[in-house]
Amino acid sequence: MQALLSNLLAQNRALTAQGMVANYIPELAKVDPQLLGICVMDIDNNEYSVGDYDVSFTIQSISKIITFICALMDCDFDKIFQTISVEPTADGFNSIASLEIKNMHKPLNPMINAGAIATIPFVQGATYTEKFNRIFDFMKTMTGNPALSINQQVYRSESLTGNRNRALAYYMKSTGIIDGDAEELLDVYFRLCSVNVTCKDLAAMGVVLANNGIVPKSNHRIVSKKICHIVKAVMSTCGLYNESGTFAAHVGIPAKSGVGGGIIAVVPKSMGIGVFSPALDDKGNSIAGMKILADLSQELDLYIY
Ligand SMILES: NC(=O)CC[C@H](N)C(=O)O
Repeated sequence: MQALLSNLLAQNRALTAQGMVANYIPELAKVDPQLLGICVMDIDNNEYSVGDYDVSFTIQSISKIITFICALMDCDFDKIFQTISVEPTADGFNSIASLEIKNMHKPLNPMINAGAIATIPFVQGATYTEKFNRIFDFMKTMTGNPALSINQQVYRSESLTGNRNRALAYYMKSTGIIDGDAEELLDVYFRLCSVNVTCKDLAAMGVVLANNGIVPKSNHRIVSKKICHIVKAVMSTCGLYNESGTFAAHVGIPAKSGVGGGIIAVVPKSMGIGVFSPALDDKGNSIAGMKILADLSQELDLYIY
């Protein structure tokens, strides 16, 4: 496995020159596009890491999985699904039009910006600070990494320039999808996107989902099987935004990307994978990351369909 991963990184390294790092968040524009890393953890506690697997990057939209899990743990499923659908989208991850034109103002799914912002209020906590702490603490539990921290530069950069996300939140306030203080809610969203993680952290989260909620290292259940099923299904259909269909066809495993360049992928009952390469395609997905996952899926016959 170690040799296979080394080969896949070498074969796909040239792809890091394609695409662009996310530059709509000024601080992300500074990230080195040549970084490339992967980590695989399986449910038998084997771990394989290659390349820049230990380099930190911001989790960005991959945090949407943790927010969704916390909401599903803390609130009736029905209540959540009355406000946020679980349908794929053909629009970009920060689309405003889809909120107005499609689906009666409901965000299409929790894996795009509008849906993630609307999911946060369902997480337990009397204040937004408490809701943030709940999600951040659970991120630490899922990764098994209590030292996770926020990248303050990226957080400030997102908070200063996140006008598209503000537009989404205020639009949803106007239609009653969210209520309360939109700025406080957005602040939770920006902070969650700015958490520093590595490929190892993503693989550790992924293997918990692969193992249907039981941490392989401790044998402790931290998420119900039912919630793991829902989350993996929504990752499969919505995890790469409006490129989820292509990814399902070519890679065939549940995954979630972020504009920091990370992708978490889950092979049910087998392994969690974290891959990182910051150069993105026009949909906001890591080009080399997707290709390495496609090759790995092909090599090991990982397709779930
Ligand atoms: N696709 C992403 O990773 C988007 C997250 C980013 N923080 C944003 O709100 O735009």
